[in-house]
Amino acid sequence: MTDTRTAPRADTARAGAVVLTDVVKRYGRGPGAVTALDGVSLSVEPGSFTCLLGASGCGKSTLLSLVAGLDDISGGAIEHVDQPVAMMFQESALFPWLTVLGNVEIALRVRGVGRAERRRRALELLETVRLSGFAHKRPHELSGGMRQRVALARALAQDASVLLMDEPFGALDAMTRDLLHDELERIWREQRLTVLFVTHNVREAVRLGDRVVLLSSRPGRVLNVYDVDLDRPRRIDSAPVATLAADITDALRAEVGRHAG
Ligand SMILES: Nc1ncnc2c1ncn2[C@@H]1O[C@H](COP(=O)(O)OP(=O)(O)OP(=O)(O)O)[C@@H](O)[C@H]1O
Repeated sequence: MTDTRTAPRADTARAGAVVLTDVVKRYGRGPGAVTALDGVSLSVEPGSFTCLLGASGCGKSTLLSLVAGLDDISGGAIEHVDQPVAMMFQESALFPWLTVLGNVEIALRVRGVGRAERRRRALELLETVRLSGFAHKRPHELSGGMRQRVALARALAQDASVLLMDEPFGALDAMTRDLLHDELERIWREQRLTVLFVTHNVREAVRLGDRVVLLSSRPGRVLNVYDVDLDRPRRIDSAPVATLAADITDALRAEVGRHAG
């Protein structure tokens, strides 16, 4: 296995940029090997919001874990200008024995932030995700949407310029999801984050993304990139979002059908 990732450069103007060139990922060896990604090239601009869509099993989560450096690539290159990256998943994965505040503080503690500064910064982050009044609750006392807000605050505590999100709102009801779209969009803009967001929901991708990247069925390749040139903030149920989402859904259906047949 060759890992040709380039070391991060000290280039603050480009902080948050991620460039994938001909990325290949194979799991296992021999006849049982699975090629999850095959020649994925993608240039992610600093401060942009990119949504990744594709059929189940096309390699979306694999791509995020490679960008996060959680796994090695089998070929090609991934260049980060800035590290580390922060990740957020469908499950909030909060520590149940810690309070909301404690769950955010722990991310700061890992980074070596001192006690007083930890408290100040964690409270500030809870304000950012509009959970100031819940600092001393435990995760089981929160709704699913609130738990995802805590997970977002914890991800932001890592102070990374790149936020990788793997179906973060997939388990939430439509109304809660709508609210979190608004919050995420606000935080993305205020903090000038680069976001890579995996979803199965085409409308969600169009609601949020500057670009929607459609991956082919396994092995994943970039099938098409859609620029979402619609004014923000967008409503997920607006006609322009629905129209573009319908086009992308047609392309996705055609791709899934091509492989099913
Ligand atoms: N650790 C692993 N070992 C072996 N195969 C794996 C591993 N992780 C993923 N795969 C395979 O790689 C392919 C891509 O998986 P991945 O989870 O990245 O797809 P996905 O697009 O995120 O799927 P979904 O939309 O269903 O979440 C799948 O065929 C999966 O079975």
